[in-house]
Amino acid sequence: MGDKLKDSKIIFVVGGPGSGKGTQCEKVVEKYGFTHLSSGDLLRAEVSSGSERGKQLSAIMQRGELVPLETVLDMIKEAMIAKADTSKGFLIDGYPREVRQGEEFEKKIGAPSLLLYIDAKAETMVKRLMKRGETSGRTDDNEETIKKRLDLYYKATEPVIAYYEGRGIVRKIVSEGTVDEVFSQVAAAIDSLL
Ligand SMILES: Nc1nc2c(ncn2[C@@H]2O[C@H](COP(=O)(O)OP(=O)(O)OP(=O)(O)O)[C@@H](O)[C@H]2O)c(=O)[nH]1
Ligand SMILES: O=c1ccn([C@@H]2O[C@H](COP(=O)(O)OP(=O)(O)O)[C@@H](O)[C@H]2O)c(=O)[nH]1
Ligand SMILES: [Mg+2]
Repeated sequence: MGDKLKDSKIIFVVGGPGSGKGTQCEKVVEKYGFTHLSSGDLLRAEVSSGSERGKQLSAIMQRGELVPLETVLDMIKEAMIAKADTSKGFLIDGYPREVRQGEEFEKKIGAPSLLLYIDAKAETMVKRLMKRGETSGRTDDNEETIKKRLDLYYKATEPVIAYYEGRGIVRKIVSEGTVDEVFSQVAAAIDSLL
């Protein structure tokens, strides 16, 4: 079982809040049939379940802070194991958020073969999130929390990109145009891997 996970292709999808990670991952699923696991979505599912743990998570996420590393990693691993038999590969969206999360992931699960770095300007991300906030129902899509998520992204998550750049697996995606323009870059990066 553990070995099965080790043999599967793992792609980290890293970028700021609202950079378009979820949007691009959906398109990758459509074209390549990979399994999409969004750390944020897994956490939001736990919150919706109404569990005691979910209540604690909800408060942290509303503040735009990071939930404890082990919590997210356990959720991702559980979801990966459930799909390990049938999956052609895994898109791990919104993870790692900090270098230590990446290290722990590799210890417990396996090494990524590609990191898609979804890069958009801060101004673009804020604009998209404010727009998404009109309909998303996400309690963290508000001006104050968006600012905190952005700050934390630059402080904690950008170093993740430098860390994996040193290993030569980072492909930078310029996420400023239309969804299809961005996806053509994403597809080229994945094709180079297959
Ligand atoms: N113009 C344009 N809008 C986009 C693009 N990608 C995403 N958006 C919009 O930007 C918003 C945020 O996109 P998501 O895919 O939810 O972003 P994310 O990176 O998953 O964000 P988090 O879930 O907050 O981490 C959505 O409302 C999208 O419709 C793009 O390539 N071009
Ligand atoms: O590995 C993770 C992923 C998400 N989060 C929390 O979940 C929220 C939403 O994450 P998501 O990736 O959906 O959105 P983003 O903050 O990138 O816009 C974050 O602000 C964090 O509070 C976390 O703590 N650890
Ligand atoms: Mg997302």
